[in-house]
Amino acid sequence: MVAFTELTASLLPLILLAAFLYTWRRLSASPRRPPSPRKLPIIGNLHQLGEFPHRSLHSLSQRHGHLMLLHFGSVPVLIASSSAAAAEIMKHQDSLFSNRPKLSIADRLTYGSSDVGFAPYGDYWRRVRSVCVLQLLSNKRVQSYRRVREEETSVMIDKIASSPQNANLSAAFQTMTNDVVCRVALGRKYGGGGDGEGIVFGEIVEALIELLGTFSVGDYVPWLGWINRINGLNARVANVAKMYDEFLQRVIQQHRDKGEGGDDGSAVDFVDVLLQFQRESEEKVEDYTIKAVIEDMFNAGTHSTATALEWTTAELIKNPRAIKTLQTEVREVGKGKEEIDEDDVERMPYLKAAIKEGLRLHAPTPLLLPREPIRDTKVLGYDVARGTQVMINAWAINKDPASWGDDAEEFRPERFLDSSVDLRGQHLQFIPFGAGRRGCPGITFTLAVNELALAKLVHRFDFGLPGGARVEDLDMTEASGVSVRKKSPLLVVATPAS
Ligand code: HEM
Repeated sequence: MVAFTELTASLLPLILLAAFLYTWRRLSASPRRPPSPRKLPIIGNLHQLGEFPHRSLHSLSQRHGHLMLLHFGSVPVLIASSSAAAAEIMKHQDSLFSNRPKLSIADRLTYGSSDVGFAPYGDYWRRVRSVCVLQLLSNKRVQSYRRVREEETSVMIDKIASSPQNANLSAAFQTMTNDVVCRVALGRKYGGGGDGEGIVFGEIVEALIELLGTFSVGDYVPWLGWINRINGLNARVANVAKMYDEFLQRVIQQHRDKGEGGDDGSAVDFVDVLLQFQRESEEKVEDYTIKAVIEDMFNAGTHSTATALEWTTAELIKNPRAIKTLQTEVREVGKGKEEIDEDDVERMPYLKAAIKEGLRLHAPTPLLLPREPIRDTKVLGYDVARGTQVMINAWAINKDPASWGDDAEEFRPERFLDSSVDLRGQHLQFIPFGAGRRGCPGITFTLAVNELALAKLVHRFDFGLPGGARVEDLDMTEASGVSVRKKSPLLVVATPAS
């Protein structure tokens, strides 16, 4: 017995050393995760997102840091809220973070993520994105639609002029961007007139966009996935996907029937370009690829373009000094002309600065599109596991006083006049279109539409608010959704400029 006690006593230091080494190795090997707000069982941090996730996440980041790890249900989600964190993800480790998480609704609406926006990072995405960048949205192609933009912006101006006392600019911008994208993508307008197809198509696009912004509980708490069957969400998704598919298949067939685009004197549209790509590609291109890519043009291109124009115009109306400066510039360039054209726009630096400033304060997609690392990595010293969803709070970054100064919240286009900061993803303090490999390929397209539309608007009209309301009281409340619009439509009194 004595011998046993002595043996234990002599081994004790060794046992303690082994226990210490084991604990130390475990601790030093355990990953160093970014700070996390406290989470609840099952839902994690979902309850903290609120109606405006970009705002709630910004508040949380002020307490927990510019890189946080949250949990949406069981899914870890990394939130980046500074330009340094964004640079690490979208610049220094861009290829590693270029995957998109699979989101069930988007997946079903885009033919199993066969579009550009939701396709997983890899060869398929590279192919479709390069068609998009080189064939559909290149400078040259965007230039080729100059007439469409000039005509549709004129139609918009005439419509506003026809009911100047209570003009709904939000609706006018939405119709104009829809009509431009329809003509450019499908070859004609589907705006609700005539054959009834327009009404159907407009409704399908609205429903698609709404569903893409709908939260699917099964993506984050898999065992609750059945809820989507009970609440009818799955059925709605299937129905909209079917309607879109049938509509676009008809459009494709009509294009095939008329032969190669341009042969009958009509302009070449995106469906023509994609059908040509299908004919000439060495690898087989299915019809669903064409339909998915065209769908992106509507999902990604119409609402966001109209929303950007809506916020910029609202900010201008709210800031009499800024709109006066803009009107002076535009009216000087357009002196003696009936209408502004795209050559004139090139001589309007304040106009371009105002559009940037609108996008800075009101990024239409404030949290960009989510990304996912393809393997475990480190970000700013923290461990981030493969499969973590990554959200970049562009809204917070675009108005961070550390980059933009104490007046970061103010609408002041002048800040861009002598600045080299651009919006094409080179400057990570200003990322309304994202950055890196997955950055938005539609920037040139959007700017061409919005610059011309805004120039024509302020050339032609002076603006006031209905009922004599003061412009400084203009309601700037946001609506909830992935693409953040103004909650109330922008209603104005548009007086013809004297
Ligand atoms: C003001 C207008 C627009 C805004 C604010 C906007 C914003 C964005 C953002 C934030 C992303 C995600 C970027 C990222 O993950 O880093 C994106 C992606 C995309 N956008 Fe835009 N966009 C606009 C207009 C357009 C237009 C007009 C088109 C096409 C006609 C378009 C097509 C796309 C596509 C295809 C993607 C997916 C890119 C990829 O995943 O590889 N966008 N856009």
